[in-house]
Amino acid sequence: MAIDCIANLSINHSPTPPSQPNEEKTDEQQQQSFVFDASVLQNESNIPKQFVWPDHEKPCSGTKELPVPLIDLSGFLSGDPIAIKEASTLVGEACQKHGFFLVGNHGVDPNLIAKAHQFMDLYFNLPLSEKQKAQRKHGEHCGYASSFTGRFSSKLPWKETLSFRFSDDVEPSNVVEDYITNIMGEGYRHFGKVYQDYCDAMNGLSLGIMELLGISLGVGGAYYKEFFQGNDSIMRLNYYPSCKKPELTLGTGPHCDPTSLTILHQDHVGGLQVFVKDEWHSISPNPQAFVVNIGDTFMALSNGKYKSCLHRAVVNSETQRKSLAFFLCPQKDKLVTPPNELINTEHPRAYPDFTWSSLLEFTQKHYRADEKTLDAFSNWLQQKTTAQV
Ligand SMILES: C=C1C[C@]23C[C@H]1CC[C@H]2[C@]1(C)CCC[C@@](C)(C(=O)O)[C@H]1[C@@H]3C(=O)O
Ligand SMILES: O=C(O)CCC(=O)C(=O)O
Ligand SMILES: [Fe+2]
Repeated sequence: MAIDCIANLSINHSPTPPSQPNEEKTDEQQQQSFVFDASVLQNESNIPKQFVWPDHEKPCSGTKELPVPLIDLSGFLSGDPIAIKEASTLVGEACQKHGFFLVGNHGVDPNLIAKAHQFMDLYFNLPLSEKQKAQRKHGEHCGYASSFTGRFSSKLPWKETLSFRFSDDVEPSNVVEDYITNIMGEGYRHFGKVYQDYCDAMNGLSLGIMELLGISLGVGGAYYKEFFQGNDSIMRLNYYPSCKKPELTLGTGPHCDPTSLTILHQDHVGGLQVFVKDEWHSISPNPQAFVVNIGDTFMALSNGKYKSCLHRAVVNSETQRKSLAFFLCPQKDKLVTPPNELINTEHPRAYPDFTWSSLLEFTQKHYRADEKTLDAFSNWLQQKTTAQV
C-alpha cells in the first residue's frame, strides 16, 4: 500500500490481535514475541506490565510550566546586529540554566510543518504489517520501531517511532527521500519529499541557532556553524497513541538527548516535560514555535557551560500525540572537543574528546540513554583506554 494512495483512503483494518503470551516461553522470549500494535493497545484498559514504569518514574499530576524564553528570530534572520545580540544573550541564559528555549518567526513554512504532521497521521495509522516494512534493525537507529520491544524488556515507552538519517554533506541532499522510497516503496516518494524538505528546513534553522550559540559563548558566530557543516543528523517522528492508563506509563522515558541540538515540533496536545530544580515542569504546545534543546554532545562542545537537560514525554487517555524531532549531529568521526577559549584554570576540561559515532554506538548497543549517559560514556571510554594500555 503506497502512502500516496492512502491520502484518500479511509483506513479500516481489523486490528492485529495482540500475540497471546505463551506459557512455555521464557519471559525473555515472550518479550521478543511481544508486538506493540497501537491500534489494539490504545483500547486496552489493562496495559501490559512491560509498559508500567516504577513508581518513582511515573508521571506526577500538577506539573508547573517551565518558564522558557520565546526567541523571535526575525531580527536575526534579517541580519539586524542588535537583534542578533539580544537573541544570543537570551539563548545563552537559557542554555546555562536548563538548555531549553523556544524560537518563533523562524522562517519555516507553516504549510510544510502541517504536511509533516499530516503524513505522520497517515503513516502511523497504517496497518502494522505495512509499517513493519521499515522495521528498525537491532543496533541501527533508522526505521520503524514500536516501543522498542526488541531492545528493552521493561520500562517500555508508549510510542511508535519512524527515524531516518539526514546528511548535509551532499548537494542536493536527497538522502531522506531516497531512504524512504527505497525501504518503503516508490509509492512513498511524495511522503519522502515532504520529510526531505522538512529536514532541509531544520538543517538551515539548526545552523542559524549554532551561529547564535557561538556568539553567546564568545567564540564567534562561525565557529559551531562551520563545525556542523556537512552534518549527519537524525530525523525522528514520535507517535504516542492514547493510553487508558496514562498515569502508569511514559511516552518517552527520562533522558538527555545524546545528540548536539534538538529542534522539536510538538502538536497541540502537550506532554513534553523537563526536570529542573528536582521537579518535572511542562512545556506547553505552541504550534507557531519550535522547542530547542541542547544535547550531550553540545554540552561537551561548550565544555559543560551549557546544560543538556533531563526530559521525558507523558501520554494521555483522550487522544494521540505527535512530535517531530530533528537531532543535529556532527559528521560521525569528527572530533568532539571544546574550543580553547572555553578552557582555563577555572574551567578545566569537563569531558574527554570523543566522536559522535562512538557515543551513538554506546547508546544503541551498550547503554539506555538516560540522565547520566555522558558520564557513563566518559567512564566507559576511559576504562576502554586504560584496558588498551
Ligand atoms: C540518538 C538518539 C537515541 C534516541 C533518539 C536519539 C536522541 C534521543 C534518544 C532517546 C529518545 C533517549 C530515550 C531512549 C530512546 C531509546 C527512546 O525512547 O527513543 C532514545 C532514542 C533511541 O535510542 O532510539
Ligand atoms: O515527544 C516529545 O515531546 C519529546 C521526545 C524526545 O525527547 C525525544 O524524542 O528525544
Ligand atoms: Fe529527547
